[in-house]
Amino acid sequence: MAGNGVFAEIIDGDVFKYYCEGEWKKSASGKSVAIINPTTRKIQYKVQACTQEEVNKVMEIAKAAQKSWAKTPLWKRAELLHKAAAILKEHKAPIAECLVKEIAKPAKDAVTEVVRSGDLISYTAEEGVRILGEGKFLVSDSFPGNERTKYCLTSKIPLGVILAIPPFNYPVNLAVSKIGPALITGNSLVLKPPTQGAVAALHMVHCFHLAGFPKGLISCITGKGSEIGDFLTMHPGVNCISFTGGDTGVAISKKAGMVPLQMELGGKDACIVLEDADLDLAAGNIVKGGFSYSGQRCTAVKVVLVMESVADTLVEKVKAKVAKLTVGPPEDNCDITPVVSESSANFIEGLVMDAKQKDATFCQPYKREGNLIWPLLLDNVRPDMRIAWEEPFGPVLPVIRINSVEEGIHHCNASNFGLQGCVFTKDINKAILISDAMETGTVQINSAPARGPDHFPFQGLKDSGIGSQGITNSINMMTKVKTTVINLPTPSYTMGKL
Ligand SMILES: NC(=O)C1=CN([C@@H]2O[C@H](COP(=O)(O)OP(=O)(O)OC[C@H]3O[C@@H](n4cnc5c(N)ncnc54)[C@H](OP(=O)(O)O)[C@@H]3O)[C@@H](O)[C@H]2O)C=CC1
Ligand SMILES: O=C(O)[C@H](O)COP(=O)(O)O
Repeated sequence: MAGNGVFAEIIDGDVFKYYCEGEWKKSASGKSVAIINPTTRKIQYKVQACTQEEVNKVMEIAKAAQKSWAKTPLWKRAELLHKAAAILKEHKAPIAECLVKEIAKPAKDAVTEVVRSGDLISYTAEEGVRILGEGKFLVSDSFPGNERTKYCLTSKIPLGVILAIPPFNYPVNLAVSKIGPALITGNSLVLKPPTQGAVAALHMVHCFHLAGFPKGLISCITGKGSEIGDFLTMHPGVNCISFTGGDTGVAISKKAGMVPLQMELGGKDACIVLEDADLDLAAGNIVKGGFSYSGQRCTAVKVVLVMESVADTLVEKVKAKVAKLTVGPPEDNCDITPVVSESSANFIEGLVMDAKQKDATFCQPYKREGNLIWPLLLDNVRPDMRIAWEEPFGPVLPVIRINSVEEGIHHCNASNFGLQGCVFTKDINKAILISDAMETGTVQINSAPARGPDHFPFQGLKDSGIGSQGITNSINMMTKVKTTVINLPTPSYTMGKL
């Protein structure tokens, strides 16, 4: 159970504590933030509403802790990360339970998220040792006008304090995808978890605590993003921001100071289906891609663009698979579970009503109970409907019928988003041409969009983000190149074998 056993010290009464200076603390605010269970719509947990003074303190401590952490041998940093990964996996059950209660993630997927997170941390430790164990050596005589009098040594150095802000849909995995790279590279880390998902994140942080990381190196500040977010992101103590979420990221990018930003934001991932596609394969991927975790994935298939000649067949196949999706509570491992909040359900409903008014074809009747929305496929969607462009982040999938590949690419590229996309065809040459034409960070050929495996580069174009994630890219992003140049009084050339 949450807050029990080894996790008993992270809770005080019915309010979970925040983490600072290697200790679990109550906020001086005396206030808490309630976390509503999306299924019961009742208060499930409470977390501390941290104050600005507490943010200041955490930043000050993080700065000091980073200095000695950067002097800790790389192999020791890696060893601690491996330890944290093992502890996290050992305690997957209580952490997964929090994910079920806080964000209505189906029980099995919740366990998968924790295990995947442990694997991500271990891989990061190994990758970090390799990447940071190497530097470059340059000599000056390759540039015109220079003799071989300068030896340049380059290495990767930490940035300082990394601020990590993950979203509700992967509060553990998208937190460790920032924490792991930050720590292996010698940075300290301040985490602001999403409010829905904060308790799972606090349990995860306790696993790092149990692993024995130095005091102050990792901190976790809780509170509503709308209240403490600006203070955190604009704090002068922050040296890098790694954010995953929605439009909030665009606002942060405008406000943040001169620090490196890693932004993974929303998407409207298109699935283009050509006449020669394996329609069973496409239908399976459309349902998995569009409806897993009730469509609350940035990489969910969010619009299907299918050639008119195969549209009827494809829609029938997708409909048949949608009919088999189970709908209900996350505890029962249902495919479709309540969406994260009432406001999210209302937003999704708004998109559905707009499509209804404009005569989209409803392949199933629209049904909603509380935050639970039954899976809905909307056929014959046209570009004048909101659902053609907006991200529902829910179990509603629009189908737009197209008459040419160009029409599909045009729709995809007219979006303000550019996260991922996918194309189904048996013609690899066509697939490559389409992939090159799509303005997205990734294109999947004959499979649904996905972030994983976690070491693959993951990035969005346009409003979908800045920079690139994935283990290797995050490690590189959280470092800066440092060079030392040795100047010789006279040119020196190696002769090889004399
Ligand atoms: N490209 C990608 O990798 C991913 C993108 N997303 C996108 O995220 C969205 C859904 O996630 P959601 O959690 O609702 O996204 P939000 O942008 O609402 O929130 C993300 C995080 O930002 C925090 N936050 C809110 N306001 C501020 C602020 N002013 N300053 C700093 N932090 C703030 C939130 O805290 P709090 O919860 O307390 O408000 C949360 O931790 C979708 O658009 C989805 O596409 C989601 C996952 C992955
Ligand atoms: O937030 C998201 O949706 C994730 O970054 C996507 O991850 P996944 O493709 O592995 O589900």
